[in-house]
Amino acid sequence: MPAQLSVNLNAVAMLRNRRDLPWPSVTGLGRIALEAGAHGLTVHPRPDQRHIRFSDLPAIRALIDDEFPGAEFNIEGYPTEDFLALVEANEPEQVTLVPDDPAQATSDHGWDFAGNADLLKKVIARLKKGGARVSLFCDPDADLAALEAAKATGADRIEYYTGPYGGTYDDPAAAQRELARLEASGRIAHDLGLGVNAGHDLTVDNMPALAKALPQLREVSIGHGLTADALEHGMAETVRRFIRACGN
Ligand SMILES: CC(=O)[C@@H](O)[C@H](O)COP(=O)(O)O
Ligand SMILES: NCC(=O)COP(=O)(O)O
Repeated sequence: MPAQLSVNLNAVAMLRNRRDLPWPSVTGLGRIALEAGAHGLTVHPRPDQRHIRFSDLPAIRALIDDEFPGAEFNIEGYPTEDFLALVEANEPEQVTLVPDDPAQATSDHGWDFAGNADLLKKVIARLKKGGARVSLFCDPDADLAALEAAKATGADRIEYYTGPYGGTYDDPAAAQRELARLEASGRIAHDLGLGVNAGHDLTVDNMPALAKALPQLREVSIGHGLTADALEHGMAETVRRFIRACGN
């Protein structure tokens, strides 16, 4: 089955935050994305609320519940107590835990699963009690030992960090090397029973080769490249373009 598309609304929120005005509307663009066939919406609220604000989350939850039952809300972030409280208040279908430092400009690496085993096990048990599926941000070259440690935390899925692949847009040989390590790691993750998601710097152009290298891909969450594409094509057409690029 082709990967499902979750539209990350961080970049829309960042544009909105340039003014003390409610546009572009995060929920309005989320509605257009879901109407056009996106499977879900993703947010990565950061502690400084520089793009998604904590107050955006209930409106996104209500949009899905009231107008798109069956769509999924995916909330990403580092599991501080504040983040966990935000998640519990907004009941996402999926939580993606990311090992980000609050000062980080954007996510740039996956978890050290063994080194954070105690934290991850505790947090994942808590989130799963609340009914969420849990995915862990994962380096693209994670090996058997790393993925066994990920599995041992109780996580349902991993999300491959595809930033290094996205960075090879002008270097086809480097892109092939990145795809080869994702392919090798993805096969191991799948054999261990971990669901496979991916995200970071994915585009209409680089998505088809990723989908081929990771046939087990369940979901991609895409924000920056998708929002850039939407400036040119409009959100609805962009969502259709990305859905096709996922192999649909
Ligand atoms: C986990 C991940 O790769 C994305 O959520 C990315 O971190 C988006 O965050 P920013 O929009 O802050 O770059
Ligand atoms: N989980 C990755 C994500 O949501 C989107 O990241 P990006 O497309 O904004 O790089």
